[in-house]
Amino acid sequence: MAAVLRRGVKLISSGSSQLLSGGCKHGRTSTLCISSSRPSSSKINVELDSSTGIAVMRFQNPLVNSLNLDFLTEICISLEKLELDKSCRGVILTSAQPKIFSAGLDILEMYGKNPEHYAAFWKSVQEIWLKLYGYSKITIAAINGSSPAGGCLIALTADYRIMADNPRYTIGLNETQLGIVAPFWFKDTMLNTVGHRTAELSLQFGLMYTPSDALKINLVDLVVPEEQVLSTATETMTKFLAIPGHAREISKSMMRKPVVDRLLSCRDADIKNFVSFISKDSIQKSLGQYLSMLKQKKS
Ligand SMILES: CCCCC/C=C/C(=O)SCCNC(=O)CCNC(=O)[C@H](O)C(C)(C)COP(=O)(O)OP(=O)(O)OC[C@H]1O[C@@H](n2cnc3c(N)ncnc32)[C@H](O)[C@@H]1OP(=O)(O)O
Repeated sequence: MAAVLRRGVKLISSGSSQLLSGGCKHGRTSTLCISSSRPSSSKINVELDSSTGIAVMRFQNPLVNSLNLDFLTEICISLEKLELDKSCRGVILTSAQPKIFSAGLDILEMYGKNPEHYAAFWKSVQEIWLKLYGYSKITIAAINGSSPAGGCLIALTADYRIMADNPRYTIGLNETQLGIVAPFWFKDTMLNTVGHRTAELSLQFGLMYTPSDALKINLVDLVVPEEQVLSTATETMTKFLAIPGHAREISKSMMRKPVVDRLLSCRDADIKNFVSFISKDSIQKSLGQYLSMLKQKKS
């Protein structure tokens, strides 16, 4: 299979550490040709346009981009590569799955498993948050579908959020609806975005917001027609890129470092806390009921 991308665009596969480049001619157009030996199982697709420095990372973990351990690891590796790549200046996070940005943490990773598994899973959730919230480069979430809980968290880590104007899509930290509790760093990320009172109500009720309501509380920065989400994200990225990089980066770090440091200072305790909480019979029962409810919804 050969993938043909426009000039200057690199296709990066996280699966086997391949960074493919090199040009070839198709008629009069010069394009980048990739004879792909990429693993077809890759759960993300990254295109880096070296002429603009903008990378687009598309989540493609069927059906609903639920964040399981493998997927989280793959996202983390790709983000690390892009952070080290000098030709990359900013990353747009979006979904290749229809109607869903991300369904949040994969509930099956938190249900019916052993403590070692829960610990490894939670470490990877911490890892992605630390990577994204402390990311030196610009990140923009192009939210082209629903984004509950962990999906909302991923979007919240971005420097800017643009959501598709579709009232069927919702976003929010709905953990309490599942009978579980968003940890303090989820809470802090929400708090730093929407403010104390809104975060308090939002977390207690586990509220999910339509795009227009999310805009009202500043959970997202912009709502645009669905087909314009990616182009608007690219335009917005260009505005960010016009700011002197070091000044923007230090400002971002100044706002976020205290929150990042707070988790860094107690990672192991946070993992222990998660494992003990999620292993409780009552919590397992709540998750089991929620999973059954998701299945029943279909029939
Ligand atoms: C104690 C510490 C706290 C930890 C913090 C937790 C954070 C989290 O992220 S918890 C996860 C919260 N996520 C949700 O509540 C989302 C639940 N899902 C939905 O609301 C919907 O599925 C949807 C809006 C994301 C998509 O709706 P729809 O397009 O109608 O698709 P289906 O509901 O039919 O789902 C398809 C398929 O996927 C399964 N599924 C959905 N979400 C998850 C998930 N988060 N984890 C695992 N599996 C999920 C769903 O059960 C269906 O499965 P099948 O029936 O086997 O096809």
